[in-house]
Amino acid sequence: MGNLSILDNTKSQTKIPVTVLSGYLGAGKTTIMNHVLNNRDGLKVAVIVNDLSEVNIDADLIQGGGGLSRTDEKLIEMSNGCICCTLREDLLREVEKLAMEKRFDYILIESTGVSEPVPVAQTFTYLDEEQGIDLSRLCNLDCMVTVVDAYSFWHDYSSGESLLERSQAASEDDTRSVVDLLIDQIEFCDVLILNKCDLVAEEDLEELEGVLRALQPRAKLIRTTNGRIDPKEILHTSLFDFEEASRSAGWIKEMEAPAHTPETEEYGISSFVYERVRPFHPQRLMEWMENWPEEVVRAKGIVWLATRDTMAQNLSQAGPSIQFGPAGYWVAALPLAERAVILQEEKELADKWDDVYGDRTNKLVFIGIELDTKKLIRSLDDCLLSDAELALDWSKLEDDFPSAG
Ligand SMILES: Nc1nc2c(ncn2[C@@H]2O[C@H](COP(=O)(O)OP(=O)(O)OP(=O)(O)O)[C@@H](O)[C@H]2O)c(=O)[nH]1
Repeated sequence: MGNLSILDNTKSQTKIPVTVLSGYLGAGKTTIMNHVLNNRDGLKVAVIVNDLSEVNIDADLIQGGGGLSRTDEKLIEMSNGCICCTLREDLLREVEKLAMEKRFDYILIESTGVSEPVPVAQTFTYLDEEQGIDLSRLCNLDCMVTVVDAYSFWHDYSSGESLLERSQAASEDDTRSVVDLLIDQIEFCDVLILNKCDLVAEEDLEELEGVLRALQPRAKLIRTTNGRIDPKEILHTSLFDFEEASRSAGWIKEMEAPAHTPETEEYGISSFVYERVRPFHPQRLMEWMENWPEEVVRAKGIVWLATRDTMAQNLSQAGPSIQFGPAGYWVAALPLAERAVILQEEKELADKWDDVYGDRTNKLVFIGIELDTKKLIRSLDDCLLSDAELALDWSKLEDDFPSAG
C-alpha cells in the first residue's frame, strides 16, 4: 500500500500545472500576464493567448513585454475564435502537445474577454471522447482566475447590452448579454482579481468588494493596479476543484445555508432567501418582474407558477438581464413509482415534502445593496395566489411567460 501511494504521488507531480485567466474585455488580463511573466522566478512557461479576432494583439503584447525566452519557452496564439466554444478542440490538442513535450514547468492561458470559464475548466477535467484526449492525466488545472475591471464594472453590469450590440460576440448566434457573461466569470473562479483600483475611490472599491464577495464568497479577492500581483497568488496554488468551483456562487451558498455575511453588512450588501409553498399568480409576478427592484444585484432560484403545475421554472437575474424558463419536472408531477424511488433516495426532499403540493415551492435567493428585505418580501407575497384564488381552478389563469417549448 505504502509503495502504491508513493507511486501515485510521483505521477501527480509530473502533471503540468495550468492557470487560466478570464475576465471581460479590457479588464487587464494581458497586463497581469505580462507582470506575472516578468516575475516568474525561473519558471519555464508555455503561454496560450486566445483572441476572437484574426489579429492576436495580446499575443504581440506578451511577445513584446513578457520577456519569454525564445528557445526555452513558447507562446501559442489561438485566434479567430474562442477556446470555450469554437476553439475548444484546438485547445485540447495544443495543451496535450505542450504537456507531452515535458519541457515546461507551467502553462498559462489567457482566454478572450467573452470566454466562459466553465467549459474551459471542463476541457481540463473530463475525458474528451471525440478526440480521445484526457487532459486530466497530463495536466493539473491549478487555478481559475477572473479579472474584474473595477472602473467599468458597474457600467458593464447595468448596461443591459448584448455582446452582439457591442460587436463582441463569439458568433452571430451568440445571444449572451454582457452582464450574464460577467456573472458567469465571477461565479466560477478560485481567485478574483479586482484590477484598475487606481481609477476608483476607496469607498467605492470597498462596496464593490462587498458585492463581489456576496456573488462569489469562496474565491480569494485581490486588489491590483496595472496587474501588479504576487505570482504566487495565481501559480502553484492548488486551489482548483471542479465540484467546489461549480458550487461556489454566492446564491448557491445562500440557498444551501442562508447566513448573512457580517463583513459585507457595513456597505449595505446583504442577501436573503424567499421561500413559499404557494404558487405565484403569473400576471402579478410578471408585473413584479417588469418593475424589478434596482437594489437587487443578483437573484436566482426556482419559481412555481400557478399555471405550470408539472414544471418548475428557473429564474436568473443579474443587473438588467432576467432569464426565465423551465427547470425540470416537479417530483410531485412524476408517476407514483418514479416519485417513490426518488423520495427514497433523497432524504432531504422527503423531509420537506408537503402533504398537498409535494416538492412544489418557490425558492429564490436575492443579493443586493441596501435591500429593504421586509418590503421586498411583502411585494413578493402579494404576487402569490390569495386564499380565495387558491380555492378556485388556478390552472386556467392568464400566463404571458414564455412557453416551455
Ligand atoms: N489605469 C489603469 N489602466 C490599466 C490597468 N490595468 C490595465 N490597464 C490598461 O487597460 C487596458 C486594457 O488592459 P489589457 O491588459 O490589455 O486588458 P485585457 O483584459 O487583456 O483586454 P482584452 O485582451 O482586450 O480582453 C490597457 O490599456 C492597459 O494599459 C490598471 O490597473 N489601471
